[in-house]
Parts: sequence; C-alpha cells; structure tokens
Amino acid sequence: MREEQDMRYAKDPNKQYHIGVGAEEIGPYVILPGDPGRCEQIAGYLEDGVRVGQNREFTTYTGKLKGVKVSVTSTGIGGPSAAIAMEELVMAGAHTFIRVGTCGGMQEEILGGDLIVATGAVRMEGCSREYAPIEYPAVADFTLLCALRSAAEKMGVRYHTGVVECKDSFYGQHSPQKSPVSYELQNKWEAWKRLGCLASEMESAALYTVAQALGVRVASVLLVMANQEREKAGLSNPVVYDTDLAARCATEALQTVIAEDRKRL
Ligand SMILES: O=P(O)(O)O[C@H]1O[C@H](CO)[C@@H](O)[C@H]1O
Ligand SMILES: O=c1cc[nH]c(=O)[nH]1
Repeated sequence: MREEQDMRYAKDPNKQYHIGVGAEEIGPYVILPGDPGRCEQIAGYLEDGVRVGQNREFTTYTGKLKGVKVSVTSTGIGGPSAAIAMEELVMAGAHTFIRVGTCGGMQEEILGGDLIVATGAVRMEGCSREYAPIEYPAVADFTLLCALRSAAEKMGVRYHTGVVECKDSFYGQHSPQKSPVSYELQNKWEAWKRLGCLASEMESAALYTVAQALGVRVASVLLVMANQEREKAGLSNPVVYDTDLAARCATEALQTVIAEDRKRL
C-alpha cells in the first residue's frame, strides 16, 4: 500500500489537492459514485454520515458502518477524475473501494433496473494506459466481488456478473454513426457484444487498473439505466435512473467485508 503523501500542490497541507479532504476526514473504506448528487443519499446508509468536503466534482461524506469509518466520494465522469479521486483517497489512507454507478446494457437479456457486478472492464478508455500497458487486464478484487454477489442474492434483485466495457465518449456509445471514426466504434461495439460484455460505462477500467497499480481493492456495482440493444431490437426498454439499489448492495457488501477484515487483521 502506498503510504507517502504527495502534498506539493495542496492549498492546505492537511488536505488533498483535488478532493479537498485529508486523512482525518476519510475512512479506509470508500464508496465511489460518479455523480456528486448521489453522495448524500448513499451517506444516508452510514451511521452519522456528514459532508466533510466539496471541491470540483468531488463531494465527500464520512460516517460509519459497523463502527468503522466509511466515506462516500464522487468521482465525476470518466477515468481521469476517477483516477485522481482514487489516488488522493489512497494518499489519505483509504484501501478499499466500491464504485456505485450507472451503465447501459449491451446484451438483450439485461434490463433497465438490473444490477451489474463488474468482474472486469474493457480498457477502451485512455486513462488506464498511463498506469499499465494495454495487455494488462482491468479486473476487480475477488473478495469484494464475492461480497457484492452475496449482497445482491440476499436482496433478491435481478443481477448479472461479468465484464463491462469502458470508453471515454458517452455519445460515441450512443450515436457512433455521427463520429468520423464510426467504423471503429461500431466494429468494436460489435466485438464487445460478441465477447459477452454486459454493459457499458466509463470509470471501472481506470479504477480497476489504478487500484492494481496502487495495491488497493476495488469493485463496481452498477445500475442498468437502459439498454440500447433492446431498443434496437424493438424490445421493451425500461429506463431507471435511481441508483439506490446499487447503493444498498454496496453498503451491504461493505459490511461483510469490514466484518471479514476484522476477523483477518
Ligand atoms: O452514473 P455514473 O457513476 O456517473 O456512471 C455512468 O454515467 C456517466 C455517463 O452518463 C458516466 O460517468 C458513466 O460511467
Ligand atoms: O448507456 C450508458 C449509461 C450510463 N453510462 C454510460 O456510460 N452509458
């Protein structure tokens, strides 16, 4: 685990430069939503969750689960800001992360409202390449995956486990035909589908790769917002925006992991 602090650019020597919070305010376990607007709702699942920082796209709440400090920090959209959040949280002492996000389904059996527990992520984004050669796989932590799957089972919700695809252009996913490189986007999308990718989103590949580089644990649980493949096939396409199910799954899983860590450490 990385222990040194890199505070060269911090305006306040006790706070990380971008996320605007320091070691005192951060727990070792962190839930990472993309949207800052989701932090308060997720913090509602913590004991005594209070807002401890806000800077740019990074909003942070901290409270407790099973008596252990747990934080919620938003990462914004895309790999670069997610990587910054993770790097600074690790420098502030965090070691275990669960991303709670939204995604778009890619296989016809995946419905809006389902959960995806992402075992791995296709690195079609740019950020992870600055942490590991492209041959290196973006995979989630196995303990966290098991805890997320058990939590989803316990909740009795529809969920799927498998690989998600990550890219940098949201509209390249949804309107690839408009892009000058449509030939590449469309051919790759077809390949990801044939390879069984469950859903598309933007941060897991970077987070999984950065976590490997820094020696920390991460996994993602994602709410399927909609499925463009169902729409294309003329099937019903429910659209669900509320990520509460994914947040509940993440907090349930974290409680298990905290209890296991307590026994182990
Ligand atoms: O809902 P969040 O966590 O932001 O995740 C997904 O939603 C955003 C795009 O709308 C991207 O960040 C994508 O990964
Ligand atoms: O379709 C979607 C939904 C959420 N996030 C994405 O990146 N794509």
